[in-house]
Amino acid sequence: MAERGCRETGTVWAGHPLLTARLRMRPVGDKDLDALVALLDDWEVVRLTAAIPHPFTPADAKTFVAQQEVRRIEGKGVALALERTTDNVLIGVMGFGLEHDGTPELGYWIGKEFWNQGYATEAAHRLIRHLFETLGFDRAWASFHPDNAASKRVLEKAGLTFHHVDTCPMPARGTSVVSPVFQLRKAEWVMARSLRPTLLVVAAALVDGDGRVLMASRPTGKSMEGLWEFPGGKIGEGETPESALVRELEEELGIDVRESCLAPVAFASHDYDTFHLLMPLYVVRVWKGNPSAREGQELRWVRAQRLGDLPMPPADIPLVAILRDWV
Ligand SMILES: Nc1nc2c([nH]c(=O)n2[C@@H]2O[C@H](COP(=O)(O)OP(=O)(O)OP(=O)(O)O)[C@@H](O)[C@H]2O)c(=O)[nH]1
Repeated sequence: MAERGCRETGTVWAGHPLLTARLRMRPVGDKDLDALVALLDDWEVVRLTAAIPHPFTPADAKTFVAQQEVRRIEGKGVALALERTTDNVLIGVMGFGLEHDGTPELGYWIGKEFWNQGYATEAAHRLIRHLFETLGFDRAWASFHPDNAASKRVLEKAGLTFHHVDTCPMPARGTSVVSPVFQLRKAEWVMARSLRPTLLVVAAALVDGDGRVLMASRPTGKSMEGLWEFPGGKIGEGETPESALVRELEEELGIDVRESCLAPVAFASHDYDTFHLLMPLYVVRVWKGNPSAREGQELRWVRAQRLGDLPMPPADIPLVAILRDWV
């Protein structure tokens, strides 16, 4: 394998959760036992998987979690719980293993009620970035049951392409199957990522006299619905960040803000799957009018110390610590 990223040899986990627009990805643990049984004791979910027993009992869940901990500590692989940020619900598991040939083989399943919502693709994008950028691998691959069209689609959307076919054992089904093997090389991934646009967005932390910050929920039907964000929006052509923010605050909240009342305090620079977000954040303490929700969003005044309790887009999380010091 070529050079590593910032990982110690033998480490498969960097220690902090991986965040996507809607998910938190962290190693499975004992707190997942009940949810694992609830999601996995389902023939439709497991029938095309290789190693998940059916029926799936609490004892199976305990064994699985214990085995995964050993694998992670031994540097052989990791199974990550996919936890939805808005409600901390477990929706599935995705991970990788190095057992086959020392390069990461991806594996995953999603609970049936969470199918067809793009979660697996979202998680796969993030895991692949982790493998290439943080752990320094230069190839990732996956095989899937030839009847598993959904799995194929996820891999394709994550950028993997057909490489060869292989006979894959399915120990839990007592058989083996000739399966397509898809792969992605780091160089291809870097090339595809270089084509994504950088999106310029501007946002405001409105701070009231009690040191509370105004947060807005992303409306139903939009990406990341239900997460709490700073009011603001995209910078239009010919606009400065300041003029765009004054316009957005008028449109979204019906308040009148002077450009001279915008104090730049921080910026977010975050990789989403389809664009890179660059978002300056301004603190605003003076405005005219009462902020009201004009675009179907919910508004909430939140103490700076409590901002971390709200589910937020991953780009916003580093801003919370900065704001705590500022407000
Ligand atoms: N306003 C705002 N946008 C944010 C924050 N954090 C964050 O990731 N974003 C992202 O930045 C983009 C903001 O663009 P926007 O508000 O104009 O667009 P939108 O997705 O609401 O929908 P639209 O394209 O239909 O207007 C969205 O992709 C949004 O998810 C934040 O704190 N405030």
